[in-house]
Amino acid sequence: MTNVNTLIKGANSIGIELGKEEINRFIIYKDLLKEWNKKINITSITDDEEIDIKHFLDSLTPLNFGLIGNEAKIIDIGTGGGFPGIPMKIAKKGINIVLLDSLNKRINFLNEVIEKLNLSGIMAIHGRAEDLGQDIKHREKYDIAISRAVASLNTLAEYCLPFVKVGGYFIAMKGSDVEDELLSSENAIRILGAKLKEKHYIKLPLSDITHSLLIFEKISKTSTKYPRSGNKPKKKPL
Ligand SMILES: C[S@@+](CC[C@H](N)C(=O)[O-])C[C@H]1O[C@@H](n2cnc3c(N)ncnc32)[C@H](O)[C@@H]1O
Repeated sequence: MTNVNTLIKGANSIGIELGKEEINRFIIYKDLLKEWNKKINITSITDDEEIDIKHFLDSLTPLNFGLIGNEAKIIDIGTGGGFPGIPMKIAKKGINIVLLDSLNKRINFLNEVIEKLNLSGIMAIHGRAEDLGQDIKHREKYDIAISRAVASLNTLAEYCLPFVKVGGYFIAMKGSDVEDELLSSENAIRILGAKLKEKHYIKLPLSDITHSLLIFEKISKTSTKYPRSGNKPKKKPL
């Protein structure tokens, strides 16, 4: 029998109640994650409780700040094994979410998860943020662009902010030590048309790990010069 106490208790402690359907989906997701992880590299975290805390509960923390409406349109940049996008979608069914990753094997995994969990209003796309951010179908079309563990903040801002509508948010899920990164990304955030709205430090439920959530509001359109192509956001951050 799968032990779901950590997940249920942890979610409760961040104000999220998971019902039977949601719990079942998390169980299937975890099984698929462990099975596929034997064939392709998805995550170094394989212990059940660690998956619950460091992947599932961590991914749910952005739901706790009243920023994500019931039908919000969200893009998860560099989603990897689906974090934070899939747990967010499981817990908040009405949101529409695009999962973007540049590694096709991970997209194949995500498509199987979407099918086996019988989720709708979610799509996995194979591509690079620098390319999709210039695509008219995606550019400035999202209420929220979110990302965890993908790049330093100045690079990440150039990956994410072109997707966000004016009035929407870019949410960066970061570690506890963010002050230097924040300072060195002030220029990028301003050039790309945003400003820091909120900074939250979050102690992950049932652990002593602290993470941060940086929330940037898009206040003006991003110049079509950005995102730059050819790996420039990473090699030469703004
Ligand atoms: C360390 S993993 C993090 C995955 C997931 N967000 C998590 O927190 O577990 C970084 C992911 O970002 C993807 N990635 C890196 N650069 C990217 C880019 N420019 N566009 C799209 N995906 C990218 C990689 O393929 C990888 O799956």
